[in-house]
Amino acid sequence: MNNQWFSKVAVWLVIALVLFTVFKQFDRTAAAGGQIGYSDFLEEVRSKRISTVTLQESGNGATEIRAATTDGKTLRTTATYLDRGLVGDLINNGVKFDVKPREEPSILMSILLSWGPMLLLIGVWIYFMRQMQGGGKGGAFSFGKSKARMLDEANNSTTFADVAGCDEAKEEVKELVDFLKDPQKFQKLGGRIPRGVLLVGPPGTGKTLLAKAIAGEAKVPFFSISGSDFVEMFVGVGAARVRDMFEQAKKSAPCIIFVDEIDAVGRHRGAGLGGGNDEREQTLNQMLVEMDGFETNLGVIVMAATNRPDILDPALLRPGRFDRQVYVTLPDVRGREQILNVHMRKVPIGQDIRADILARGTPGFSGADLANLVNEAALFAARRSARVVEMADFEKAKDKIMMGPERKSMVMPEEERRNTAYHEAGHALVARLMPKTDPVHKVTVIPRGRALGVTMQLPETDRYSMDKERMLSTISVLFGGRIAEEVFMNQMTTGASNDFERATQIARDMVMRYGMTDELGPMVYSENEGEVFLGRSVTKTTNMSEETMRKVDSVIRRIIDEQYTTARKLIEDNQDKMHAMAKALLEWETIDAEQIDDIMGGKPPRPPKDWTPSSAAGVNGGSGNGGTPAVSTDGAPAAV
Ligand SMILES: Nc1ncnc2c1ncn2[C@@H]1O[C@H](COP(=O)(O)OP(=O)(O)OP(=O)(O)O)[C@@H](O)[C@H]1O
Ligand SMILES: [Zn+2]
Repeated sequence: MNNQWFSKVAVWLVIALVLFTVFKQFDRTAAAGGQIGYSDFLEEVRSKRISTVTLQESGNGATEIRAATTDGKTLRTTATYLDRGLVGDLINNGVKFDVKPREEPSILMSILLSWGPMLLLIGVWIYFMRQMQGGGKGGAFSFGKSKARMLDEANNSTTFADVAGCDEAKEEVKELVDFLKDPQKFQKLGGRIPRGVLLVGPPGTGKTLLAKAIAGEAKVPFFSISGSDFVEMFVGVGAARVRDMFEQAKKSAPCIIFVDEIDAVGRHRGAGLGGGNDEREQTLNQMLVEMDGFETNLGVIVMAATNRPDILDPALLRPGRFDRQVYVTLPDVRGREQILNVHMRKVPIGQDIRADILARGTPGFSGADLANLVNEAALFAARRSARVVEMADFEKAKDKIMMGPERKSMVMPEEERRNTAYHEAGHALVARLMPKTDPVHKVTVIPRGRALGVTMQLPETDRYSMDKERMLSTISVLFGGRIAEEVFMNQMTTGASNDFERATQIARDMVMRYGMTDELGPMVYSENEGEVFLGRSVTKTTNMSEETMRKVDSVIRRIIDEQYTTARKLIEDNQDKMHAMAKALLEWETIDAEQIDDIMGGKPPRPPKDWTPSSAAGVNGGSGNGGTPAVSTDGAPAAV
C-alpha cells in the first residue's frame, strides 16, 4: 500500500476513534438521569405508574429496560438475569411492551474497537518518524512530497561564464539551452533532444554547476534533488517522491530536473548485500516509468550526476532515458587557470598573483578544490588583516589543502622531532637520487593532520599514468623514511607503517594488476576489489592455484627487497647530506626545493626567504619557486 495514503487513513481513524469514545461516554452520562434499580422499577410497574416498556437483550443474558411513566418521564434499568415473571407483571398491570432483538455492534465499530489502540500506536509512530526525518513542516500529510528544491529563473544567475575549464562538456550541452528556450521551434527545425543527460565525472568537477548554468542560460526553473533524498525507510515513499517531483516539473515546463548522486537510487538492481532493497528498486522503477512517460516536447530535461557510471542499472542508460552521457573531467593546467580566474574575481587579489603558476602547482585539483584554495587564501589574508590576498597566502592555503592543517601547538619531545627530521630527510634524499621521481617541493617536520612530518613531491606536469620505473622508485622513496630511522636513530618507530602499506600495495599492483614482471608475465591475477559492498564482485573468486599464489608472493617480496636495498645504499652513501638535511629541518622546520638543492650540492643551505633569527617560531618557508603541488609523499602518520 502506498505510504502517503496509509498515513492519512491512520490519522483519520485515530481521530474517529477518539470522537467515538467521547460520544459513547456522553451518551451514557446523558442517559444516566433516569437510571433506577430493578426492584424499584418492579415497584413502579406494580403501582401502575408505567405506561410503556421496551425490553432489549444485551450481552451476558441481561436485559436492558426502558420505560415511560404515566406522567411522561423515562426510566432505565437493567435486569441482570432473565426474569420470567416480568412479562406476567407487565401484562397484569396493563403495560404495553415491546421486545427488541439484541443489537449487534456495526462492523465498523467493532473494527474500530479492536484495532483502535494499534492504529493509535501506528499513528504516534509515524508522527515521530516524521519528526526524526526533520522537514516536519508538512506534518504527517506530506510524506510522499518530493524534497526537490526549486530554483526559479529569476534567482538563478549562474551562466556558462561561471563554469570554467570544461569546454568540451559545455559544448556538448549547449544545444540543450536552445531547446529549453523554445522546445517547439527547436523540434520543428529537426533537433533531436535527449530526455536524460548523465553528467559523469569525479567529485567537485562542477557537474551541479554545469546543470545549473544550463538552466540559468535558458532562463528556466531548476529542480534539484539528491538521489539519497529518495532513499527512505518506508517502502514506497521514494517512488511517491519521484512521482511528485515529475508532476511539479511538468507544471513548470520547460525546466530542468537535476538528480545529484543518482547512484544512490540508480544502482544495479539486485546488487547489494543483504538481499534486494525493495525501496530502492521501487524508486528506480518509478523513475524509469516517469522518464518513459513524458513527451520530449514538453520541455522537461532530466539531468543526473554520478561518479560511478559503472554501477548504474543498465536500464537507466537505455534509449529514451539517460541516453546521453557528458564527461566532466578533472581540469588540466589551462582549465585550472581559468577556474582560478573565475573564483579570484570574487576576492581582492594582489598584484603579484599569477593564476598560471598556481595552476601549474595544483595538478589533480578539482574545481571545488580550487574554489576552496581561493577561499582559504582569502582567510589567511584576513587573518593577517591584509587588504589583498597575496601569493604567500595562496602558498599557505595550498599546503593546508594538500598536507592538512598545521598542528603547531602539538608539543613534540625533542627525541621524536629528531626522529621525524631524519625520517623525512630519508624520503627526500632518496626522492632526489632515484630516477624518474617527482621533484621534492617541500619537506617539513611541522605536524600536519595525522602526519608528524611531510615530504611533498610535485609532478612537473599533469600525469595520467605510471610506468614501471617510476613505481619502483616510489617504493624506494617510501622506504627511505624507515631506513633513515634505522641508520641514524638506531630505532624503528610506528611512524613508517603507512609508508610500508603503500609500498607493498604498489609492489602488489605491479605484479597482480599491471603484469609488470618477467616471472609472472602480462596477466591480471586479481579481480577489482573496489566494489565489495555493492555486492557485484562478492561472488567472484580469484582462481589462482596454490603454486601461483606462492610465486606471486615471492615476486612481490623480491621487488620490495630490491628497492629497500637500493634505498638503504643511497642513504648510507650520503650520510653527510642526511645530517645536513636533518639539521636544517630541526632548525627551520620546513625546507624548500632550493635549500635541498644546496644540500645536495654539498653547500650549506641558504636560510629560508622570510627567515629572521628572531622569528624562530617556525615560519613556513613559503617556497617562492612558484612551486607545484600534488603528490605528497607520506609523512609519518602519528603513532597510534
Ligand atoms: N569548472 C568549474 N568552474 C568553476 N567553478 C567550479 C568548477 N567546478 C567546480 N567548481 C566550484 O566547486 C563547487 C562545487 O562544484 P559542484 O558541486 O558543481 O561539483 P560536482 O561535480 O557537482 O560535485 P559532486 O559530484 O561532489 O556533487 C562549485 O560551486 C564551484 O564553486
Ligand atoms: Zn614516511
